[in-house]
Amino acid sequence: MKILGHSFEDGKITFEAENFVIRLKVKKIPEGYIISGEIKGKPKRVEIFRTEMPEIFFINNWQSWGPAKKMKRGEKLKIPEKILENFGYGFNPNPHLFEQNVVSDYFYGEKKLVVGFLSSKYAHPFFLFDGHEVVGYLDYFEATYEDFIPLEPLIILHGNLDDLLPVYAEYVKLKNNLQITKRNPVGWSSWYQYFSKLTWEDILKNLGLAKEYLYEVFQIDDSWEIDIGDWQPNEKFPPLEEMAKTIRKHGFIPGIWIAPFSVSETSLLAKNHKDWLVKDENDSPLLAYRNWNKNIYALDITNEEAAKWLKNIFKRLKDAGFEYFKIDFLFAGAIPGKRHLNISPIEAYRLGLKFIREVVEDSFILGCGAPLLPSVGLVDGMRIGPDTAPYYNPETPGAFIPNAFYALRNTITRYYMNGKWWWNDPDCLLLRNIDTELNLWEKKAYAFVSGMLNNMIIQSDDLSLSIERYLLDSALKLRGGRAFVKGLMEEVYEIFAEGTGIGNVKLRINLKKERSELSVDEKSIKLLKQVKTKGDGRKFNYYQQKGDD
Ligand SMILES: OC[C@@]12C[C@@H]1[C@H](O)[C@H](O)[C@@H](O)[C@H]2O
Repeated sequence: MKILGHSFEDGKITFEAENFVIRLKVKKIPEGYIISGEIKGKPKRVEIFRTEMPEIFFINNWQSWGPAKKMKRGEKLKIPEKILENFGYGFNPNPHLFEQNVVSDYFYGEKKLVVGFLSSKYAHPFFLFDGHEVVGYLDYFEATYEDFIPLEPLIILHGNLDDLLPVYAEYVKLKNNLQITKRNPVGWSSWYQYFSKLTWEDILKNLGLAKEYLYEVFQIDDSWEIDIGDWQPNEKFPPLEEMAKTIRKHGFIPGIWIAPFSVSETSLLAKNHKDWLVKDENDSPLLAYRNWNKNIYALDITNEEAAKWLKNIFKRLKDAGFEYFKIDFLFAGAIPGKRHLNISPIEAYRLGLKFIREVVEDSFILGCGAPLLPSVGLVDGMRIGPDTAPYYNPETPGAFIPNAFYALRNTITRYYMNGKWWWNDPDCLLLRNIDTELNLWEKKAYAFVSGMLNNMIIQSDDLSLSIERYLLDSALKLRGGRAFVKGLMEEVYEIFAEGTGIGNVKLRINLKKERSELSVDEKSIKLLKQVKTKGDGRKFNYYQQKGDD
């Protein structure tokens, strides 16, 4: 392993290139090393780390909908061409890299190693697997820094991957001083029943039926708006105030969906404010992605007027009475392109989230389609997988697309972020018995895993249909515990949850073979609570299952 081409023994490394200067400090920690420091100049993409490429490794994609999974040398992520064409930036801020190589964003793992960056405040940290080596980079894109800025620290952890990913997550929490809200919501959302056909009558019908449920939040998803960027109710919906007041009157916290950094080509916003859009090198609006059968551009939050407009949008939603915001397609705010200010796309993205937080104050913010590491400290909940769907199909290629199988797999393979970085949103529970292809095993697996991992529980069904209501109750009873997952690089996951609402539980599950059963282990699996005191006196609690080496 090399850091900037140097061996580790060097406690300090200073490296002067033509356009930038970097100063590093290598610090020994109980599990390995932390490399921190500072950088100035115009670094563009800087190699920080290099080692031999392993045969088997664990990769993580940059945003909510991307996979976190085991891969083998020679394997590529199978993404349908159409999806890649419409969502290039959705896969990676450097889509061309994604097409030819395996990329892991923020961190990667091997059986006995985890290497990861602890923050993404200026640069986009990623690891490129080129078939021979793994190379860790910090990408500052075109940004220039006159003075030294902190480097995104790199951590190198030795041990079992299953034990190290929770430790990595803990170090990220410490490095970013994360304090997450105590509110871990339970609620209802419209999307996975009504999709774009949603009407206000559907909302009224489900509000009337929802009083039988233990929801806190009732969230209107996409389809209420005139256009992406024109955030006014369309003709199918009443004014914002009436929407929020009606939900509140039924006893729920009003929630609403919005794609704040996205601007549709057909919107009045795009027509009237081209100067508020992120541009390409020809000064034309840069295509962020295609969805809703439209070209979608990105809002340039570094344009003062655009920032003021965004703040007013959220002020209007907050003043109308909404207190839960599902902010979606957030990757659009972090795409590389020409902005009014020459800061990195990561800095611009964080600026946009800070503006939203400034206006909505302590309302609950759920990030979705979001770059993960740059969002820590700025959202309360985070979607950590692709969209679920009323079907579960392990055979269809390529994550990113709606499929309950991939959504559930990410729920497990990103479980260690929960309660440390934010509350994980595994996406909605679909518990209806008609208008779905999900069988009972699939509904049960989704409900039990989401509960055991103490995730947000949001249901999306027409409540007038026949519903496996007991699965929602089970998911809620299974919450509240401390989770640990063994086998993150295997076919069978072993999920342990200690101290749930029904005691200690264990689930062995093979997501591809629907024969797993949930066992409540009366012998009360003792998850060994390891308390490690670090060199600087900090204490780390984490759990290993008895008998672990
Ligand atoms: O447009 C609403 C929609 C589909 C887009 C996005 O994929 C998000 O992850 C979903 O939960 C929905 O909100």
